[in-house]
Amino acid sequence: MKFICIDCGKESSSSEFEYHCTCGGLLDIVHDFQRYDADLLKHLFKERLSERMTPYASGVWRYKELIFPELPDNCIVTKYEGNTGLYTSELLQNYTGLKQVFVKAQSENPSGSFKDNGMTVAVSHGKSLGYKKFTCTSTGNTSSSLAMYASIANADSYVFVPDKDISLNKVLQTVSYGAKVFSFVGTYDDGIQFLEKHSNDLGLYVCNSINPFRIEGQKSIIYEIAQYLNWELPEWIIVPGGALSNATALGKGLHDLFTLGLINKMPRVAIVQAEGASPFHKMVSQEKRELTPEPFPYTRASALNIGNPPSWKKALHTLIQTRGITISVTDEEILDAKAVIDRSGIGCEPASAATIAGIRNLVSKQVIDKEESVLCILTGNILKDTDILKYYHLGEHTCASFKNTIQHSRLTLNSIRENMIEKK
Ligand SMILES: Cc1ncc(COP(=O)(O)O)c(C=O)c1O
Ligand SMILES: N[C@@H](CCOP(=O)(O)O)C(=O)O
Repeated sequence: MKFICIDCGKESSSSEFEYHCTCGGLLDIVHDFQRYDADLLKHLFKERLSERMTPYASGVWRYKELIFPELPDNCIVTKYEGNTGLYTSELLQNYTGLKQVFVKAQSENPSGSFKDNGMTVAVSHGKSLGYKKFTCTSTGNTSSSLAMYASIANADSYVFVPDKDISLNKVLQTVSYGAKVFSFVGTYDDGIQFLEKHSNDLGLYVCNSINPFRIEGQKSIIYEIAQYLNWELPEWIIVPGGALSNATALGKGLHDLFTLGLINKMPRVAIVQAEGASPFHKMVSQEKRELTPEPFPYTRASALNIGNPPSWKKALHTLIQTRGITISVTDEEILDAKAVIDRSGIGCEPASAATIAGIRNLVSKQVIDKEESVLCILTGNILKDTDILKYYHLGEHTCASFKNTIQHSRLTLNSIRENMIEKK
């Protein structure tokens, strides 16, 4: 394994923990895949599907050879993450106008979000270097995931969360797993700058997605999808975009699968941002090659409340190699799409629903053809943000096509039953 700076191209193979080059650019991990044969890999990954209670039972570590081959197995900190469901839904087909739409529910991960795929690798790497203190700044999912893995590793976690516009459930989940949580004035973007400056002095191992080991782990999401679909991917893969780690890992994973000969066609990727926090979409749609940060991002999909996504250059690479596109959607579109996903029985938090909202929009503009096959990655669990559920189902939200209301009454159970019989 070696590290390559995405800005100046400098290579290193340092065993110390680095995520920045001396020039300031982010690092990318590059493996030597020359020694692998596609059929042997397919066989190995299939065999491991029957593993139980070994690290290879994890939907991430099943692909260890493509993620972190050098790591000794006794350093792996796992909760058998991944292995999440892949679904289809008639309701979502009708809502998007597509003939075939798949949903990969990373919301079923142990801490309830796709972050677990990357966090198991970052914390395992930190452990292998002897770190006992881990950190991140977070809108709540990264921190929940970190706190969970740090506790499993018998280590401490120190987490910095913005003091507003984030979901209380996620912060409570983080605290419950045992993290020390610091609430600060500012956004995720301010938190990242703080950690870039001070984590070394504080002896903290940074678990945000500027850490390239997070990206390596998150590649497993597309490996797992490809394996499940017998190494033939749909024509489009759709992800929500915040810090852009998911889009980065998706592009990298697709590149791995293609260069190894595990797939023979690259799908196209669409990255969907929330309108109030869409600096990447603005840059791409204006055909610029430099991102202008948004100092005051705001969206009700709080996981996407990011104005200066650290991985934007890596995500741009994903777009280039997949003939990818970007789009932004309003909070109303996100919440309505979320209601349909919830009603379909799958469920997700708002940020994830940006995907279905984006697909509906792209199909109506005929960018995606109704006949094309599309898969979206649902990133977080329905219970991650119950404030939004209250707002949507009990509040004054008006544009809901799938609004469910709770029937409030002062009736006894028996009279409710009689009413139901009358209406039958
Ligand atoms: C549930 C959820 N969805 C989507 C995102 C956005 O992913 P990314 O930051 O990798 O773009 C995040 C956080 O980043 C998240 O927590
Ligand atoms: N929504 C994220 C923010 C991005 O975090 P990172 O892990 O990609 O740095 C969160 O859950 O904190």
